[in-house]
Amino acid sequence: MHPPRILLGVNIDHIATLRQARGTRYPDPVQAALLAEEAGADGITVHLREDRRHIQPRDVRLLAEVLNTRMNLEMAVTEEMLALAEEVRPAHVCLVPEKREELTTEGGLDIVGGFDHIASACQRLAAIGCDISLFIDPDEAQIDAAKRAGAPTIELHTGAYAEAKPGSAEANAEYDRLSAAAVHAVSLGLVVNAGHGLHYHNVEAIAALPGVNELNIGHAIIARALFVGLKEAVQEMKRLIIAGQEAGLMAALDAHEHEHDHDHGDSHHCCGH
Ligand SMILES: CC(=O)[C@@H](O)[C@H](O)COP(=O)(O)O
Ligand SMILES: NCC(=O)COP(=O)(O)O
Repeated sequence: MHPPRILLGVNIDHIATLRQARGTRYPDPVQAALLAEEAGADGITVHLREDRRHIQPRDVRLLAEVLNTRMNLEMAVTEEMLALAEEVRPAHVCLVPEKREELTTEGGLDIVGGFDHIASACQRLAAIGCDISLFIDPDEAQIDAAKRAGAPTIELHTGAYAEAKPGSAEANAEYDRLSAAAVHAVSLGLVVNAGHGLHYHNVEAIAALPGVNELNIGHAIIARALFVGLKEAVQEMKRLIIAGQEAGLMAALDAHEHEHDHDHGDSHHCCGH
């Protein structure tokens, strides 16, 4: 049976970055969210940062009212943010680490180190009916801790892979880490999302990872939208995700058949020529 299509969550933070650059009312991320939904986005992701550099509380409140799909609110594990989530009740909350001085999110949440704090935040969010995910590095100990903390979903931080030189040993090692992490998380019954730094040239490989449920992508889509429009930018990304998922499924099938032939002593695939 074909697994469900990988979902695309469109992150609209950087529509708000442009608005905040001049303190204008435009471009409105809420308008962008509705356009992205029309283009086929399966959800809308926003990161309400403590320093309010892009998304504002007003955006979060309005999105909660007008979205036709669902909001994925990325937020730090702070009392202020938990109180806002309790007020707005987003469909999905992704807990992320946050530093004021960072250009963008630098690493995953340290669930092992901050276990009690994070587990209690998960309980508060579950109590208001939020679907919760934890944004983490592809690390087995962090995945195990996410499971123990009661989060049904993790989002694997793809930043290290995205930043490595394509085709380099480092990129290959990061890809293997992501792949092993996805397999491990699925074996624990966790839903596996992924994101950060994904763009039109690296997304297919990530969509080919085993068991991925959703990819959250922002910066590259908004950047591409400047040239081709938001609708086309979202649709192009969706097409690449589907192509990547199909390629991953074909590769898994080939590997399975190869293993099967090997088990039955039929080695014509590898030795017949
Ligand atoms: C948590 C994460 O990886 C990103 O979605 C995050 O939102 C990036 O933050 P900026 O959008 O501020 O770069
Ligand atoms: N969680 C990742 C996300 O929402 C988008 O990150 P990026 O594509 O803007 O790097």
